[in-house]
Amino acid sequence: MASSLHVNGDRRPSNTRHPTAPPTMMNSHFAPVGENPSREQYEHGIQVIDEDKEFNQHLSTYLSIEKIIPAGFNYHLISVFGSQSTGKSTLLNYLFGTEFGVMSEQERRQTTKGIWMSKNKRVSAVKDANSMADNILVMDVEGTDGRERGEDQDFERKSALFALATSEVLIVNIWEHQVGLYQGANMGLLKTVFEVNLQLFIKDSKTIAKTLLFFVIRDHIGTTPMSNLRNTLLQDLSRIWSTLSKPKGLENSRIEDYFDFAFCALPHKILQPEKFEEEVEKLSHRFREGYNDPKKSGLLDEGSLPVFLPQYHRRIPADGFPVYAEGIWDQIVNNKDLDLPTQQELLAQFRCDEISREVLVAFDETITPLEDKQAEGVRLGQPTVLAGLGPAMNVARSTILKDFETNASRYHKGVYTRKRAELESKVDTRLKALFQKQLSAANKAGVEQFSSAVSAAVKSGQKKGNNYDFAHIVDSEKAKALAKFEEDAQAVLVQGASWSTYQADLTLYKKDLEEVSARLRKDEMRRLATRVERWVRSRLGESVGLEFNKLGTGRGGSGAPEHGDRPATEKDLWDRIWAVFTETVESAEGRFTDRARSFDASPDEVEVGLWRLRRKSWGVLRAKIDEEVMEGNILLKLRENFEDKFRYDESGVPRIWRPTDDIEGLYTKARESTVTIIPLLARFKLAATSAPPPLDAWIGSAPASTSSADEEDLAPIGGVDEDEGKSLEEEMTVLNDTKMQDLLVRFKKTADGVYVEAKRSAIGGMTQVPLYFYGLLLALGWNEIVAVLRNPLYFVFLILIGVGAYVTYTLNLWGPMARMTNAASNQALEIGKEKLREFLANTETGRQAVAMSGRGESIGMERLDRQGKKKVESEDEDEI
Ligand SMILES: Nc1nc2c(ncn2[C@@H]2O[C@H](COP(=O)(O)OP(=O)(O)OP(=O)(O)O)[C@@H](O)[C@H]2O)c(=O)[nH]1
Repeated sequence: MASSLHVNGDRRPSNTRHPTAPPTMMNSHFAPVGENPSREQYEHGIQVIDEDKEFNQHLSTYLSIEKIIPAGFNYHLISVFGSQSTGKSTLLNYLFGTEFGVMSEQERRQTTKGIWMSKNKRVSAVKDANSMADNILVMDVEGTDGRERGEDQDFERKSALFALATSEVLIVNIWEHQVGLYQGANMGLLKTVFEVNLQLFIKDSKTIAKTLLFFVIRDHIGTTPMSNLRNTLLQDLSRIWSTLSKPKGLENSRIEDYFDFAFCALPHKILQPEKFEEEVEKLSHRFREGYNDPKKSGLLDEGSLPVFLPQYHRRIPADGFPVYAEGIWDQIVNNKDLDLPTQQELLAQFRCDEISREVLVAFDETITPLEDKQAEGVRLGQPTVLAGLGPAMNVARSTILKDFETNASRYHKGVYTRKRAELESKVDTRLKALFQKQLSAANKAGVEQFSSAVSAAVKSGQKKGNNYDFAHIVDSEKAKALAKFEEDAQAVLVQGASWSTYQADLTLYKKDLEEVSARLRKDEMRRLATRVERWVRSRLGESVGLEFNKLGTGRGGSGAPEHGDRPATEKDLWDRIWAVFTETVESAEGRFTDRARSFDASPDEVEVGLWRLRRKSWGVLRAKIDEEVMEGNILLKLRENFEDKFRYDESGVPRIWRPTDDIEGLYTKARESTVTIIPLLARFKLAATSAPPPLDAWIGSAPASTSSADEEDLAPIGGVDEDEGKSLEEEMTVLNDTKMQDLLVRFKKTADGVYVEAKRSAIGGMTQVPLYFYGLLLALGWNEIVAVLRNPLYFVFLILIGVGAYVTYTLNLWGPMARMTNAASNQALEIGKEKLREFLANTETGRQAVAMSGRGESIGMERLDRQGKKKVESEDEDEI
């Protein structure tokens, strides 16, 4: 194995910049890393710091390739120190299977330049919890006392500081014969190490870790026992420690406070190669496995003690190591005071930010599409309730925080806590926006759903004959809406987020539902009002119509009987209409109030509803009155009224006019009586007061809670809205003067017609055949009657005609016979005409005659047509 690690100087590749080149061949520059850096490129490890003190930016690439980055704290770092060409690289190659460049035996010149790093390549034999093999990093530090650097100890000091700040174990490689010497035993270097360590402690005496100084004594011949060597070294170390000028506060500190010591001796590699390999193998095992079984341990020192104790660990997470190392080196190389806690804090900030960005990528992948969807919904004015939002938010939040914690919690606690809070707040701001938008979408959707569900239920109730309980519908739909909202809200609750509560939103939702309920209730009130108005209209239509119809009987006038049920008088027509109106509306009010209360309408709403009902009802009444007093209608009523008075006597028996009757007197009386109705009809007033009814007072003033929308569809009423409406006087005027005059004239004409008819019928009675005329007819025709009766032939003929007529009558054949006769006569007439045409066609005069007869025929036809039309018209009139 040893021979394979030795690189023959002659066979070494020439000077190259490739990172895999052996250190001897490397110049001060770093080798570029290819597009896809591979393990092979780093077979000799990586030159972390070159001889020109430049830090290698590819350290993190190397650690990634070696899979150290995700190891967290589960890695170890060992550095080796010692004089130049004392077999340090050889030792590391044996111990860890690394391939650091080794000087050939023939040359004695520096091979390791700067600081190299490589991962342990020897696989642990025992894979158990104590196995350290996988993640051991070793640093091969440029040898001290090299002739190449001469008196310049700057690099030596800087590399010592760097190794001390990063490594848990410092292997001090010395030859046995160097023990006891000052320079050869690296006592100068150790003094440097102690000094820089003290420097670090001044800054932070609490958190700085202890370091294990592992002395490996090479070429141990065995004449001097190991214990002597150890004691000598310890004495030397104590002496160096005592000579150090310690900073204030640390004057009494002991070397053991900062360092642990381990010692190990290896036989001569050239003289005792087998023994050397045997011992070095044991030492390797001790490093790789963390400890050695004391029984099996054949090492020359207390080889069973573990090498990597937790207190040695620098507590730099592996993923932050490259940044930390670079920061440390930057400080060292620029001769700044190395303040490890500050460096750790800076590292923590840097890494925490980086980790935040990394974990946010996965978070964004889940959350951004959801945010986009929501934004799209809002943009289109249709915010949508996103399905699966709650679980997505919960998973995204817990994942990001967990990932952050896993990676970042290893860093400086204070920084980590602060950065975690920052990340949490960043994440929560976005989640909260999602949460809020989801709730407001749920609110909107819920309110719409509630509104349409109530409307649908009301509609279906209306279809079933208005058989529904509005309050019940609203209550049950509201309960459903609230349950749905709570369910939606519960589904988006984010575990562990203090802002994730929906009580305020629920309250807002309840308020919104209340508002919608109030609006729906208002609509329902309107519908109720419309229904009640319709009811009022139909009731008023009937009862007011009846009252007006009573006018037509006319027996309430001058000819009214004094006994029995006194018929409605014309004088108190308006009183009765007012009474019927108020009664109807009051009963409608009762219905309205009962129903409105049933769906929780407030007293104010009921009051407004009733006020609207009264106003609208008046409009209905007014329209009905206008309809009744329309020209045709009222004229008919007046005519009926007049005819009633004129054609019937006081007992209600129809009059049969005789020429002797005082038709004129009765006509005048009846007409005058009816004419007095016209001014009565012209104005709505009560008989008792002769004044219009107290409409204003009855309607009452608008309640305080009346909105402009409530008044929108109301026709202005006189006295109530003076600006727009008619005055009360105008409102009560049913017929204006012109109309009255016109009606009077028309009525008189109608009455005149009735009078003329009556007069004609009285005269018509005189045109009847008097009885004596029949006596005269018998006396004058006596002889002919006797002649017929005496002559048997005539008598038999008479009997036959009588029998024939009887049979025809009993068989109901008179009609067909009449039609037959008619048809036969028509036929005969046609034939006659034809014959006449034929006859006349033969002569000139005849043709003229034909032409004339044709005209005559068409004239006759026209006449016939006219008669036919007249007949149809008269039939239509009968139907109406
Ligand atoms: N006598 C003796 N020689 C050794 C031993 N180990 C290595 N060597 C030889 O010492 C020489 C230097 O070995 P390196 O391993 O290159 O020494 P180094 O300390 O790494 O040298 P630099 O890196 O230049 O400081 C080589 O020729 C080795 O063969 C040993 O245990 N005993």
